[in-house]
Amino acid sequence: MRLQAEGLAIGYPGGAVGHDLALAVGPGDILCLLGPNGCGKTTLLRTLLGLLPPLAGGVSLGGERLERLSRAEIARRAAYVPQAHAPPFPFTALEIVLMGRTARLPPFGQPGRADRAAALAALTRLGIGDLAARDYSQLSGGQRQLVLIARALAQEAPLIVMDEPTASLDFGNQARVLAEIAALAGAARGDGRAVVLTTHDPDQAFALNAQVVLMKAGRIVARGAPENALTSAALSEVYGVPVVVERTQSGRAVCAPTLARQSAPSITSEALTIT
Ligand SMILES: Nc1ncnc2c1ncn2[C@@H]1O[C@H](COP(=O)(O)OP(=O)(O)OP(=O)(O)O)[C@@H](O)[C@H]1O
Repeated sequence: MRLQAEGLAIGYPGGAVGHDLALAVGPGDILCLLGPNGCGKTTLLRTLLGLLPPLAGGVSLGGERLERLSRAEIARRAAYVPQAHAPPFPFTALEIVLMGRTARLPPFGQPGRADRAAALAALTRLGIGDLAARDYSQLSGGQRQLVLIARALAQEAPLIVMDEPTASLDFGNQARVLAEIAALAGAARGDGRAVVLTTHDPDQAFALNAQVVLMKAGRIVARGAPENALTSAALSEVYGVPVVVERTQSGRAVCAPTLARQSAPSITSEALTIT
């Protein structure tokens, strides 16, 4: 499923958040969106999914303009993993995952045995099958995040859009979810799903060998392979702190801010002397 956006301006009735945005992903591609807090990543994802209307330009999904597609048709083509939140009603984790099957049912259809099996399989695949009967609103932030990822897996859509999918996950679950993303894209076979994700960790773009779109203040400032887009200069400029990009012995790239020591105390000892 190909997702394409051109000349996109994004934002809210109160004002624009981003301009001149263009991107494209297809089967087997992983696109990693990076940029500082508030630069417009979530707003862009929501616009790409038709949850927010573009202020200019357009988005096409599978060759058709988004505004021509019904919500159900968009849901058959694209699954969304939003940042984890607690809903007002006490659904079980399994019920939340079953919601991912809704777009696949006929109008007014109820999920059947196959849908429950698919939902349970998605929970099990993420190592949280034991949470199926638990109240979603009482789960931890990381557990909720995994349930939302399971919902997207159960949806079986060819495009998966994930907003900070690893943000509240522990070290092991971060690695597990990244491996899942790589498997979904099936990069080696080239016949996988298309994945778009946001992250605050540039190392993940290297680990996934993803295409990168680096944003600052609503504009794209670098794009391409991580080696080209995520240079020390680009990361330092965008995040406003000195960043070094180094290779470990195994060849893995690691991006780290340099924690410069404060050069001089701002209050001298004389100033503190009581006279
Ligand atoms: N519903 C809204 N109405 C008006 N402005 C909004 C709304 N949601 C977000 N914004 C503003 O749009 C800008 C971009 O926000 P957005 O959530 O897209 O950033 P982000 O890059 O995803 O940030 P973060 O990394 O902190 O999640 C911010 O200035 C934010 O205050």
